[in-house]
Amino acid sequence: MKIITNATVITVNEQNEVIYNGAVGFDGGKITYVGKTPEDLSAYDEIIDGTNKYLMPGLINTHGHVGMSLLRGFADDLPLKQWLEEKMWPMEGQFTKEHVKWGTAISIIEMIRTGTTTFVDMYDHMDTVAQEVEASGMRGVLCRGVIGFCSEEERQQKLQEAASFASRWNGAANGRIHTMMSPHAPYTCSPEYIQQILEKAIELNVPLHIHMSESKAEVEQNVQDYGVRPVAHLENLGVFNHPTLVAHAVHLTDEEIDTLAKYDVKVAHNPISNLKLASGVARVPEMLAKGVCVSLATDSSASNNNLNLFEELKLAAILHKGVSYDPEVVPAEEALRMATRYAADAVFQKESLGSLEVGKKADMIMLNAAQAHLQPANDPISHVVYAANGYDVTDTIVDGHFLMKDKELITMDEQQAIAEVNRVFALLKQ
Ligand SMILES: CSC[C@H]1O[C@@H](n2cnc3c(O)ncnc32)[C@H](O)[C@@H]1O
Ligand SMILES: [Zn+2]
Repeated sequence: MKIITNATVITVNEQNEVIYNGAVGFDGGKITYVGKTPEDLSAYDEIIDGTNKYLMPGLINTHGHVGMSLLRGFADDLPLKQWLEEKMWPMEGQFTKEHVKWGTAISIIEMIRTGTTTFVDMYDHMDTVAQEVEASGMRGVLCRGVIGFCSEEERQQKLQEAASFASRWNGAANGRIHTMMSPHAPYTCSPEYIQQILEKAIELNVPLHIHMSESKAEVEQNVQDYGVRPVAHLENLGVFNHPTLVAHAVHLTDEEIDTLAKYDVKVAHNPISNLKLASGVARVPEMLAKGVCVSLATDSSASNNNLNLFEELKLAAILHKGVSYDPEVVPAEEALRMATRYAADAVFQKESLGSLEVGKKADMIMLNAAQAHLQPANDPISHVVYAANGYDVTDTIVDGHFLMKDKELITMDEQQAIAEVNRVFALLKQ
């Protein structure tokens, strides 16, 4: 049994408790104690001093494409459609397993360093991504993203590959890997194809993950092609009768927000990617007010351009204030829940992730609170959301195992990943 003592514990439990001189005990990957630092520590065989540290749940990044870190800085300052069609897809078409391996490795290193303990990933070469998750000790919710712009034979092959991946890896790595099925978007998959993917998801009992209503142009195209906007389109196809996580959900009407609430559709909000691709600003306060589960995500390093979820945390808390002229929307505690508790719900693991509570998984991070930019030490949640940054994280723990201890990576070789990612990037034709 291990225990972290003398820390400021930000539990993100239902009461939003912060425990000063607090401690968290854990054993076999699960939290066994949360409270004040006990006088008697004799039951514990490892005592970790958390003096001058914030101890909080690891962040959960609910949408991204980790292999795309290989394309960081490759194509900036373009709108979504042009960025995808002219820049991303031609490069991704050349990707081998090796490209995805090293793109994934640098992404995982960045996430461990900046306090993310679970990430959602939709991509190709997913066996490679899953192997990196397994080896690194991270937690992943993974899916083979499927685009239908190809022959019928290839479409069926991709569907089989996605289903095979979802069934082989679900529950792997001591339960650290969960899987989903993923039609990329309503504009890249026909209605028939989306339904076939949905049927597989139902058969395999895994959730569905899809990009939806990201740009105005996408919504207009959907109306032209199918006579309805993407939300009604997916509702009509029966998608929302199944557990679903949608990425973006930027362009929504009031009625569409009601629909998402009615079906308990989970939303991954990607504020930086949406701003950078000039897609717009999601109606987060309205969604939260109607009870939609809104979580936080980075999307990929090709549109963000990093995977530091602390940036989303601060932006989610301030962006919607500015847009609505209302400083009371998305308060700091709510933004923190979007990156933890609500995100656990968004990946259908709210019973085991998202807060520091007895019985939940020991996925947690520590931040160095003894720094000038986090003084005076008056409001830990405010400081984490508005003043801290991802590189204040000193320790990252997943399933009770340290992936970073006192800033030192335990499971990943950063220098090797830096060398290899540059080597394989140079093999691509631009
Ligand atoms: C089929 S694998 C995933 C696929 O998604 C593409 N992608 C990356 N970011 C976005 C985004 O913001 N909207 C839509 N699609 C995106 C990526 O390039 C892969 O091809
Ligand atoms: Zn995406």
